[in-house]
Order: sequence, then C-alpha cells, then structure tokens
Amino acid sequence: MIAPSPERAQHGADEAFIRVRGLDKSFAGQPVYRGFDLDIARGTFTTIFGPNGCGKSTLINMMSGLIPFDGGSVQIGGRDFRSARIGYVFQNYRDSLFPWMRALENIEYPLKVRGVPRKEQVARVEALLARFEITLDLRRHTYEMSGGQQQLVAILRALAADPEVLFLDEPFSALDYEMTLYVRDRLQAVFLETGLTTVLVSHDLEEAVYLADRIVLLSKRPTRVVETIAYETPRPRTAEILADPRFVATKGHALEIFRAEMRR
Ligand SMILES: Nc1ncnc2c1ncn2[C@@H]1O[C@H](COP(=O)(O)OP(=O)(O)OP(=O)(O)O)[C@@H](O)[C@H]1O
Repeated sequence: MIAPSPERAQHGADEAFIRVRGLDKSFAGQPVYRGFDLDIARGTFTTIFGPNGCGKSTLINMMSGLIPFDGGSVQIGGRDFRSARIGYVFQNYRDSLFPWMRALENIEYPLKVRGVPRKEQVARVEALLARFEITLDLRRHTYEMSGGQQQLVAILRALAADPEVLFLDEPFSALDYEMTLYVRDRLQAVFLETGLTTVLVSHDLEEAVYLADRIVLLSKRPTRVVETIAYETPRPRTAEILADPRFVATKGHALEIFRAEMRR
C-alpha cells in the first residue's frame, strides 16, 4: 500500500450540530432503524453512503421532518428539529419544481409561503443570485431549462429560505454526467461561500467522497453507522483530486468497509 491511510473521524468527536439519538423507524413492522445515533458537526459537508435500501433517504427524510419516526429524537442547533429552518433538494427536480411558475417564482416560493413581504422577497432572491453568480435566465419556465439548470433552481429555492441545514437526496442521479459536474461545482461553491451544514445522500461512492468532509457509511438493516470517515482535502476540489492518493485511499477504504458489510 503506497497510498496513505485515510483519517477516521471518531463518531461524535466533532461538536454535534445535528444530534440524532435512539431513532427507531419501521415500515410495516420491518425495522429500518433501531436505536440509531448520529452526530453531524456544524458547517460540515456530510455524505451518507450505504447499501441499497438501507434507509439513506429515510434518514434524511426523518431528520428534515418529511416523514415521522417511531421513537428517539433529532436535535438541530440544540433545539428540536421541528423548529429548525431546513432546505431540502429532491432527487427528481421535475416533480419538485412547479412547472406553471417561472424559475424565479419557484425560488421565491418559500419566502412567499412564509409571508415575507414582496419587496423583501425580491431583495433576498436578488442577493442570493448575485452571491452565487447565477447567470441563468430565471424568467423562463423550469420545463424550458436543462436538467442541470432545473436542479440548480431547486437548490436556489432551498437556499432562499436561509436554511440552517441543507439536505439533498441523490441530487445528481437524474442528471447526465456533464450536468452532474456543473451542478456539483455550483453546490461546492455554495458550500464554500456559506459554510452551510450540508447532508447529501449518495449511492455513488466517488461522488460521496469528492464532496465530503465526512462520509457516513451505513450498514445493512437494521441500519447503524459502520464508520465515519474524514476527508479533509482543501476546497475547491476539482477533477484532479480523483487521482490524488488521499482521495484514492479514502475511496478504497470506504469500498473495503462497504464490501465487508455486504458479505456480513
Ligand atoms: N413509505 C414506505 N413504505 C414502506 N416501505 C418503505 C417506505 N419508504 C421506504 N421504505 C423501505 O425502507 C427501506 C429504506 O428505504 P430508503 O429509500 O430510505 O433506502 P435508501 O438507502 O435510500 O435506498 P436506495 O439506495 O435504494 O435509494 C427500503 O427497504 C424501502 O423499501
């Protein structure tokens, strides 16, 4: 082995901003989570990776309040998760954006729902667009845009609500490779600019490592954290890191754990 060993984050070693304790969740009597614990530090980009059907989406859906859980607790910033401002980006942008609205109206929507005065809505969205140097023509309807542009609109909509945590469920899986690279880079730029606590579910290990400060590796059901791996290569990360020994070692280590878990 010439590649250096990846760093391993101790579970709970970082001060937790998101604190999941004793989470239970079953579907039709089949447990997915039983007494599940997880800590996520403020300002980190965490990716969740694990076997098919282990409950990755279920986990972020519970943490963001989209679906209920049977027992346990989720705290965000020391408060019950229900009082936290959450941004959520779905895998399927087509189903999550409103096709009858222009892109800009989609982005403003969370502010409108919250009753933010119109003038402030406009100012906040303008500031958001300027901050991320968005050059899309947002007067178009979203169905007139490419998949990558639509997913970017979905990310901007999530950011418009000024979230404390941004959750993303496989946000690139409905995009082709070129669009994946485009949206991934924009997402990284957002993270660099805001330092927003970000939790992304991925079924692609390369993507999971590329974006992450922490990679949470989940087991088969009932699901637990097998290991949390730290990946601390400086940002912005570009395609060159794919050949970097630290990247290769971290990915290799994660794959080893994943394979061992599949054999269990
Ligand atoms: N609403 C539901 N009703 C019944 N079973 C469900 C429901 N939602 C999820 N499940 C089951 O719970 C398990 C976890 O699902 P989940 O989608 O969270 O897994 P995942 O790890 O994100 O999967 P994948 O890698 O396939 O996207 C799966 O076996 C799934 O079939």
